[in-house]
Amino acid sequence: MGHLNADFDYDLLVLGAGSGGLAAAQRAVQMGAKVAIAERDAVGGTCVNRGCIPKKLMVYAANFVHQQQTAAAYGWVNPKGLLDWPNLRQLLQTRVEQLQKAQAEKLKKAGIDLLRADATFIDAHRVALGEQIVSAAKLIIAVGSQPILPDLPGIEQALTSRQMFSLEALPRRLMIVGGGYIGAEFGHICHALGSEVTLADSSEAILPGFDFDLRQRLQQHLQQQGIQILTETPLKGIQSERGGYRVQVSGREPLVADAVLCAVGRKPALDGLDLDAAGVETAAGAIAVGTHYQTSQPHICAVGDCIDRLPLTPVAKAEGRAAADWLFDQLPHPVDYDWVPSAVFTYPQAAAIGLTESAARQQRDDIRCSYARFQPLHYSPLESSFEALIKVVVDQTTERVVGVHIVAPRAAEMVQMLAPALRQGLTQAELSHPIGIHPTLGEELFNIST
Ligand SMILES: Cc1cc2nc3c(=O)[nH]c(=O)nc-3n(C[C@H](O)[C@H](O)[C@H](O)COP(=O)(O)OP(=O)(O)OC[C@H]3O[C@@H](n4cnc5c(N)ncnc54)[C@H](O)[C@@H]3O)c2cc1C
Ligand SMILES: NC(=O)c1ccc[n+]([C@@H]2O[C@H](COP(=O)([O-])OP(=O)(O)OC[C@H]3O[C@@H](n4cnc5c(N)ncnc54)[C@H](O)[C@@H]3O)[C@@H](O)[C@H]2O)c1
Repeated sequence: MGHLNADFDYDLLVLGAGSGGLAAAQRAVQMGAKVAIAERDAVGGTCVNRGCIPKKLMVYAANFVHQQQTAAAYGWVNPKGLLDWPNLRQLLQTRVEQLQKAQAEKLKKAGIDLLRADATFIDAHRVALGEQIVSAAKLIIAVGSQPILPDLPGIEQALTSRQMFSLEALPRRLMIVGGGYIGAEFGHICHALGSEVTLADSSEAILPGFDFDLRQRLQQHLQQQGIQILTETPLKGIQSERGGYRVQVSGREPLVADAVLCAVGRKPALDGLDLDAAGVETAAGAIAVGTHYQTSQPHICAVGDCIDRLPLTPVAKAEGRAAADWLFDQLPHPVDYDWVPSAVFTYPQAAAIGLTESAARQQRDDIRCSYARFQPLHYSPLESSFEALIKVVVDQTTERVVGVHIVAPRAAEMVQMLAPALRQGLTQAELSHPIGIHPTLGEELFNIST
């Protein structure tokens, strides 16, 4: 492997072997750099070990329950089975270990040194990794984020998403504080698998930041399924009592639960890094970066959750590659944040791309919204109604579609396939041109009229 700068141990030292760090290291190696990556925990970071992957496996497990419920309407007799929780937990662990191994092998094959230790800056080119001191010409900080635990009495008794993958047993009564991505997804998972779930959010509806129609539609679905949702209900404190907890929230009687999950957001994991020693500046608790992810030290970049722009795995990967391109080739590849699709893996899913109606109205006066509200064929045999929602936000001056918001099964797949066309300036008329596949959910996108 080439070595560009002999004054240092490495051309590039990456801090954190998560989504952003791994992508950055691989890209730098492709450009001939000698690269090491420091990791204090498991290779793969949050996504592989305690985020997207084990969470999605749990979502798959939970979704069987909804299929069983529908199966009865299709004539299946006794479709209901029992979940073996330890079996599911074992599946998560096995799959995660396989992925960790695969990632470590990939690093080895690429000639990237994996240094297993907690990293602390000594100065702008040197990092202490336990007993070892490693120097590098350039660095990329990709240390990710950690859950926010508000400063409230008894908060230390709350679980965070990290523990949700290895619970001894599913709690009978689960209280979730925070109805963002994590609260909504674990609410769906645990309710489907058998817990009584109460979800309290300080906002006026779950999923702040998403379009209001999407938020309301998904909230109604979750409530219909039996999840109790309390809005405008911030947490005040947690008290333990007789093997369970009394959860104090604003304006209501305390709630009783066997476990409390705190999911009120995440913050950059910067403790112990000693950024001051490297002269790397922060702003509002995150590492401050410029267009090319360069920090206040031009040879040090930062990417992913620790810069707190858009904390999603594909974004961290794209930022990691862009930072490596910039550091080694001065290639400007900043991420286009305007068209990043995102999804909440509940049942049904909620997914969105582009502007919400309210964000679009803040930018422009003439905004039009078109809607499709429909019962997917799959649910037609059910007695209870099931309404999916597609909302398209259009700039009337240009007729361009500026946002799409969907609550439906497989909404995530539908939304992300729109990204290339939306980036090219798709108009609403063009969206209704294609002939769809019948009968599918996706064809509804092409049937929306103005
Ligand atoms: C429960 C949950 C579910 C999620 N689901 C999704 C999803 O479905 N889709 C999606 O796109 N995103 C999802 N996310 C978000 C996604 O996981 C993150 O945005 C992504 O992992 C960020 O990547 P990163 O490289 O910035 O950080 P991370 O993946 O967190 O990696 C940072 C790494 O740095 C290491 N580290 C930290 N400090 C140090 C140090 N001082 N020395 C050495 N190593 C250090 C950490 O151990 C970690 O391995 C989810 C997150 C959570 C918590
Ligand atoms: N499917 C996915 O892509 C996915 C899944 C999980 C996590 N993530 C990423 O992880 C990040 C963190 O997720 P998260 O769910 O922790 O944060 P979030 O920002 O999505 O949601 C936090 C929620 O907590 C509420 N809240 C804040 N303080 C509160 C209080 N004191 N009492 C009650 N409610 C309170 C907020 O109103 C909000 O609804 C997300 O922003 C997302 O980028 C993505």
